[in-house]
Amino acid sequence: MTSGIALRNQQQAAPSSASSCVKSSGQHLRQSSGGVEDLDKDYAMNNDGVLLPMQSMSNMETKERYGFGSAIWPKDDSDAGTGDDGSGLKSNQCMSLSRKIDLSASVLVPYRLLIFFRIVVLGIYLAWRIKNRNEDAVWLWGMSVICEIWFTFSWLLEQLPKLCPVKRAVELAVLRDKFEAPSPHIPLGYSDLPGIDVFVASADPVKEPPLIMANTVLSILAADYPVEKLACYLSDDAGSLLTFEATAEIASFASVWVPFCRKHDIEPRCPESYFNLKKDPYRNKLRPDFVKDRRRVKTEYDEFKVRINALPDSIRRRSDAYDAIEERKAVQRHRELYGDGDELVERPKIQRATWMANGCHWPGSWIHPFPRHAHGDHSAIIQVMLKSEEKRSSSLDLAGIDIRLPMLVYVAREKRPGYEDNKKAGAMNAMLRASAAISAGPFVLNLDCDNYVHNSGAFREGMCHMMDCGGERVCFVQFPQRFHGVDPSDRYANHNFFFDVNMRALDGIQGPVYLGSGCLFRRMALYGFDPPPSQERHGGRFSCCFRRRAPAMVDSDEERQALSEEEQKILSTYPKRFGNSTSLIDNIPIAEFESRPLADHHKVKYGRLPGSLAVPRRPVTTPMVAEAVSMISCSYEDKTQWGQRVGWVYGSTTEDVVTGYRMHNKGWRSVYSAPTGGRDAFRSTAPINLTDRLQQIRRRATGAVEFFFSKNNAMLVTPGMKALQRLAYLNLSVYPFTSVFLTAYCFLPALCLFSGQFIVQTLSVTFLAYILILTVTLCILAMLEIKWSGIQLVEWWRNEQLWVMGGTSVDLAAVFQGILKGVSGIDLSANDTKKPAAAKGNEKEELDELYMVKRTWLMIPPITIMMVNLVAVAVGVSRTIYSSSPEWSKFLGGLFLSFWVMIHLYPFAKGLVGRRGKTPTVVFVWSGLIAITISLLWAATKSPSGDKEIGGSITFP
Ligand SMILES: O=c1ccn([C@@H]2O[C@H](COP(=O)(O)OP(=O)(O)O[C@H]3O[C@H](CO)[C@@H](O)[C@H](O)[C@H]3O)[C@@H](O)[C@H]2O)c(=O)[nH]1
Ligand SMILES: [Mn+2]
Repeated sequence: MTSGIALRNQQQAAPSSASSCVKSSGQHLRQSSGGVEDLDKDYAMNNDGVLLPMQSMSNMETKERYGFGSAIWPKDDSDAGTGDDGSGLKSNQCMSLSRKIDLSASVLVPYRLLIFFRIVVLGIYLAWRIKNRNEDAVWLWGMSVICEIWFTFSWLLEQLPKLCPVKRAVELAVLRDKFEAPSPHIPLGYSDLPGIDVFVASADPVKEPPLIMANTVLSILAADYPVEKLACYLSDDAGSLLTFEATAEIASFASVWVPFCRKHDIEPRCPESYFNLKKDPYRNKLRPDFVKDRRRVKTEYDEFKVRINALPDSIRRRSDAYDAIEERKAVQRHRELYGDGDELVERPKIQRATWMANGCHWPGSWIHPFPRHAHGDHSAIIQVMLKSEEKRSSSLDLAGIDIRLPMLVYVAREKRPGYEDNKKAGAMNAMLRASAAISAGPFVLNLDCDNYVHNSGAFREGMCHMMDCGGERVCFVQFPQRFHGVDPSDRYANHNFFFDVNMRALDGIQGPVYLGSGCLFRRMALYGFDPPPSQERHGGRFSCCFRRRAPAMVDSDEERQALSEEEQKILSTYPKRFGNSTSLIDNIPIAEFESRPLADHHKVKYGRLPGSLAVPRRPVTTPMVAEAVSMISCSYEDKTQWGQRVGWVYGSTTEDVVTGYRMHNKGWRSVYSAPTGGRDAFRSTAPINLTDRLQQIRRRATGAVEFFFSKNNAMLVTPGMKALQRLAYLNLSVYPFTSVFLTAYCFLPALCLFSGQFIVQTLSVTFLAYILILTVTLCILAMLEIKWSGIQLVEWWRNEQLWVMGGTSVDLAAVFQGILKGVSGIDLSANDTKKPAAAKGNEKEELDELYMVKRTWLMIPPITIMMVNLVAVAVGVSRTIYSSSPEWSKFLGGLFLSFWVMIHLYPFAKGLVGRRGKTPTVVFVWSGLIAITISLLWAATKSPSGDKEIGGSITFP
């Protein structure tokens, strides 16, 4: 296996035009150890003194080891053996690792009552509206009633799942005590916590600058979790040498950064955010050498940044130099064959390749694309950059500090034309398989490349929920997505509303939905297994998997034969589901066992014995990596259920919601982990300008519409899912349709003002009373929501505004796009969200971007709405002034509705104009003036002929 892959690598390293000479030089170089410098000497002997650039660039490059893997195989690999031990129970521990915090009844009871009250009022109101037609303007009446019915329906979908919100707290001390305190089962220095594999997805080093990714990975490596239980996988979908070398740089800087964080309790452990903290870094730092260490680490970090940022350049220069050598060699061969000198008719052409520092061809994609070395067409690469518990020396004084580093693995899955790569979901599944062969953590945490660990204790927090009593039925723990670099007024509602209100509410039913990042999974749930049967229910479809004895006992063949027939049958279906990797399949029962909570309480039905995981990690060997490489090939998933019933689900713009939905549908529950007052677990860069934010909303909305039209429609669920959860998922898939009605409704006030009519015939007391009650109840509900969730009023308001802004633009687009895809299969998929180019910290540039507007046709509907409303107001004003019998009530009604539309869309106008352009006020004044002129002209042509008589009495309140 090993040699097979190494061989393949060498073959691929040789482009056909220069294959023979590359092969020989490649082999030659691989024997010499020192890389660039050796090569330099080498060729100084052959061609006299030609290779000048090499010396100058070598000091910019990493001199670190690359680790080992399919890009470079090292020679040495030995080590053996894990022990197995430990059984018995800790006697007195049955303490909870997490608890629910009761929300105060003085908020919840009125909240629920008010919801029911409003439902009743809405019912009566709609009945009244339908009964009392506006005979003067039936079309206005009809339009508004249809919209109002839909709004009621969507409000119900949104509101009902919020009936039982929940808050949680975790007991980190209890976790430490249960899993790490030395005891007869847990030897000193060992931890009984299960392993976590962290997956970081990155797609493109241009859109997602390596420095951002580097910060994310560093924050993971420095997280507070047992080193031997933590592994970080970085998926590079571009297969680019840039990301690869950046990973090597990360591995080397980690030897300084991680021990520094441990020594001085640094928080956050993402270097860029740490060094940009506004508060005094020296507060609460007790160790006398902190100042010195900090200064030193800061210098090293700055150098690290320079190295990372110089990588594109140094790779290019290095590749050019190597290409020059190749060319020279080719010329020389040419000379040898065809004689010397001037009559050299045709200089042999050399394909420009991309070279690693040690003089090998990069097996991934090349700067100058070449067949089998291009974006979307390259081989699989796995490189273990840091072996588990690797120790590297550093310049700090680290006496008494744990300097071991967690495992770090670079993964680039194979990509070939003709194979669908399934974007992020595909990358995640590749990592899920590769990790099964290497570190095989029973838990998996996934992060986008820009989501860094902001609270080093977050992994432990997640584990508290997983290891708690009842935790065996938790499929994932979703952490909130918080942002850094949000503009101070949070204009585009990046903050908190969805997370702190909707997700907390779902947590009280069956659990929050999965949102793509910052989520700790149970590997078994990702593999598509059912949850272990709860107390009441009996025997899930794969429940035998959970009754299986501890994995150590099934190891021998006799034991395997002793498995029941039913179990044998299920085992035989595994290759069809998971593919032909034996290590993945063999790992399933182990992963299941390792993810169990401790059996230290009679309520824990599927527990494991304390101490059974307090063993060293099995060492990573070459065959393990080789198997992992074979598992990330394009064809591995053929005729398996990956992307269907196993792993992240394919075929959706928002793979995340669907993936979580499948799990909830099987009866798993999930947990939302955002302890109040605690640090945010993860943070990321927010799309800070209007256009990017809207694109993000559009992507979600498109996914939602697809979700609605797919076979995963929430109306088709199985009994595994609870009723309110079902409603919540239905809401998540139908909410974009609201945009159609919302847009219509936004034009209503203008239509009213133009026509001099209103949605009701008369502004009767009854109508006003209904409106008043409905508005007031909505406001009180919002207040109560703010109360129980802890968000701020302004966040609620921004969210309302964004609802209208998104609803009239991107959601609308998404509905059409989704329907188009559903009906005709044409896919106009939105692109990936752009990351702020100013890698964290550059405030000025960030602000520039905040006001940057990319004009797209999506902007047209809201602009039209605003313009039409402005003109309509002016028309309404002049009509009322010029009229002999002005209809004030209808005018005021229209004016009020118009005002409602305008204040919701105001940030949109502001975002369009930008602070650096003219101020929005100026624009508003101008548009106002234009509107008034138009309407005066209109009125001048209209008024002499007299007013139309309009029937019906108007009662003015
Ligand atoms: O072919 C691809 C495309 C994307 N990604 C990664 O996927 C992540 C998310 O992509 P991004 O373009 O940043 O999308 P966002 O709109 O920011 O993502 C939101 O929406 C996605 C789709 O629902 C979720 O998966 C994300 O977690 C969520 O943050 C990033 O780390 C990418 O590097 C890949 O690895 N391979
Ligand atoms: Mn993102």
